[in-house]
Amino acid sequence: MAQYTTVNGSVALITIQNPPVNALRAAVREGLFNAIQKASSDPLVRSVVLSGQNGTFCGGADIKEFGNVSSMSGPLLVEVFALMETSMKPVVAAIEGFALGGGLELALACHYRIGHSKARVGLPEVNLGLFPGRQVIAGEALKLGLLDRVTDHNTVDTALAFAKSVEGKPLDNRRLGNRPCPPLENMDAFFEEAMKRVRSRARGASAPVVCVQAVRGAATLPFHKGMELEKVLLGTLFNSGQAQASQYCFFAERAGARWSMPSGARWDTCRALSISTAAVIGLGTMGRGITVALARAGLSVVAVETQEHQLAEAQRVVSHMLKGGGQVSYSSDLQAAAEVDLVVEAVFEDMALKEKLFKLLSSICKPGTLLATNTSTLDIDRLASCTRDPQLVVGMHFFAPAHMMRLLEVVYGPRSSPEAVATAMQLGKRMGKVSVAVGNCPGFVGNRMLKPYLEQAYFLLEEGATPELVDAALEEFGFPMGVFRMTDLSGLDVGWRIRKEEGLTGPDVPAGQPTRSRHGHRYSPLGDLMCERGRYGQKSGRGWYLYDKPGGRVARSDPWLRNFLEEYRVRNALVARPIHRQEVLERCLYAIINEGFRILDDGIAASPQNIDAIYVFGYGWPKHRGGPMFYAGQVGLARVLEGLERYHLAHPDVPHLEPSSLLRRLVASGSPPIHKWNQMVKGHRSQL
Ligand SMILES: CC(C)(COP(=O)(O)OP(=O)(O)OC[C@H]1O[C@@H](n2cnc3c(N)ncnc32)[C@H](O)[C@@H]1OP(=O)(O)O)[C@@H](O)C(=O)NCCC(=O)NCCSC(=O)/C=C/CCCCCCCCCCCCC(=O)O
Repeated sequence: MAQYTTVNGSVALITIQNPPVNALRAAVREGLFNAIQKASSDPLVRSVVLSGQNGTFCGGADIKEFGNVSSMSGPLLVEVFALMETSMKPVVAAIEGFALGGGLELALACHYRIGHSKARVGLPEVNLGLFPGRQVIAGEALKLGLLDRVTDHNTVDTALAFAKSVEGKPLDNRRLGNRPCPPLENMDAFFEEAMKRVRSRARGASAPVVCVQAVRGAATLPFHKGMELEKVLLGTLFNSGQAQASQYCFFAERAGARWSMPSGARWDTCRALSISTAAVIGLGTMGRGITVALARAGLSVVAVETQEHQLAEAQRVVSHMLKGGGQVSYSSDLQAAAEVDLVVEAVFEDMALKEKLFKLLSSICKPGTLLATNTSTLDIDRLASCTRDPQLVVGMHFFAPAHMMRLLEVVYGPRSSPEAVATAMQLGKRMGKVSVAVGNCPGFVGNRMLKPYLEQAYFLLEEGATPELVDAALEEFGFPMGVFRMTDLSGLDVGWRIRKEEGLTGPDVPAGQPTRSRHGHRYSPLGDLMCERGRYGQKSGRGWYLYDKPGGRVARSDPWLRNFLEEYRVRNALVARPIHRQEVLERCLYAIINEGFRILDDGIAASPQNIDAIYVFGYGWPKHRGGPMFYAGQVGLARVLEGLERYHLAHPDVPHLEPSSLLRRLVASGSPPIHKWNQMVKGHRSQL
């Protein structure tokens, strides 16, 4: 756990050994404590170097231990830090790879810090619902005073030589606790301003706000008082559900990599195909972003667009985004895809068009090319059936902007081969995405759950709410944007096209169909009516809100919309009633959660963690709320069930509010913790 050797006669070299990231679990803390004591008491030792095994200094406290703080054993981290800081022999940290969180604190407890030029240091615990903040690379850390020296050579050797050179030198001014915090003019005003900014960006997350309080304490109080305050604040955060939610997200983000398919194929038994060249077909917003993402991942990409003016514009935009990096060529001819290893289709969301394209690609591309579609809702299997090799067809559902959004839904159809899935998953990793493998059904996981969410938002408008009221409730909950601001941004016409494709609106709706009902279920035509009036959202300068111009970003309330809603209600004999924030939250969020349970039961998602990763990394669900399924557990499954039952009773024509059978079974079996939910899922995964 902490290897101890003596080097150059007088230097004790302590190496942390806890792969993969040298996290500071109990045995490591104990090992470090004992090693420092040993170095202190050995008369031959005059200095100490602290390093980490395998080119990695330390990834911080062991997050797995946070789940059960009461049973934590071994010395506390602060006890290890104090022992190092008060050592009478100089302790030098040799930082390679990263020193993060408690790992950086460990380095700060040393008297000197030498970092490799590529090392990253930082305190990212805010992402785990604890304070403090961002990571910096060695050069910046040197400027900030976090490191004393940066090297391009062997860091441990440099630190060993350095330790030798400082043996016997006074240490008092090297101890962090002795170093004064430089006073700031207008300290109070500075912290008040900082707090204001952090609060407005935190969207309900406590950690960033508490972090400012702790830094204020550190800057204004004597060292030991600052430490006491930090301990109290840390305790508050630890006991808040937010820290648990954020830590859960840390592991959910990584859980997708261990994917499995209903056939039993798994991440650790399937080999990915080798991919070095790709074609992206269709260079609208999505296609351009996908081209950038693939090129940045090191693939040689040919970007294909049959419309010449669109191709020229895409070339300009993509080159600008790549800033000269990346290997991209452009073509208006589909034949350019003949020799590539992978094709990602990103044309319009139109089944007939995609089917035609897949047929063509299947005849053009060399045998063995993986054909991926970026469809957000359409049937992967139908596309696969147009091709020569249906086993080589998968969905790669990117999220806009595709080069920035972390999420990638990898969709397998009943005929997709495990190798095809492994290849798409590995590509996701190369692009730095959080990739989640999911089954094939309309909307897959993310958009299937979005449907009942949007539906509830529209119904709430019919019943008396305004877009402002609904959005305020959701933004207060922590979403970066409420549902109406979000649809204005993504474009109301996207959903309109899908509803037309589904025969819910447009010429395919049979004559005499009631306005607010489809197949015997409640339906809101509000989104269709908006589109029929050219209100597509930001792109047309008006949607649920008003913008100063087409493409404008600043949303203003629109008096036209208020009149439109009033007239709509009168026309449909609806009486507006006051709607409370709580009802908005419960109906919108419980509808998402309920669909999540159905998706689990259908085997479309392999675990609640996968669903939560999709919502946090693709749909803006606040990380400090842990994702919809985790949130359901925090609210209490019985309470979610009771809420759904109540709303379904009030709206019996809304099937999405009818509690899912899995939720009922879980409540009936005593609401087990989230990691046990899979045991209650139906035996096998169904496929469309
Ligand atoms: C950059 C990384 C380190 C590495 O990235 P990469 O190489 O891509 O690898 P990954 O896939 O991410 O990770 C590999 C596997 O390692 C696991 N992992 C990573 N980091 C940790 C960790 N810190 N602990 C445990 N496990 C870790 C990861 O899950 C992967 O395994 P698997 O695939 O999931 O199986 C990158 O991993 C990274 O960024 N890691 C996180 C870095 C980080 O955030 N560090 C900070 C940790 S928090 C910390 O250090 C806090 C310190 C101070 C507080 C200490 C508090 C102690 C408890 C006191 C309790 C007081 C409560 C009082 C209550 C009361 O009073 O009532």
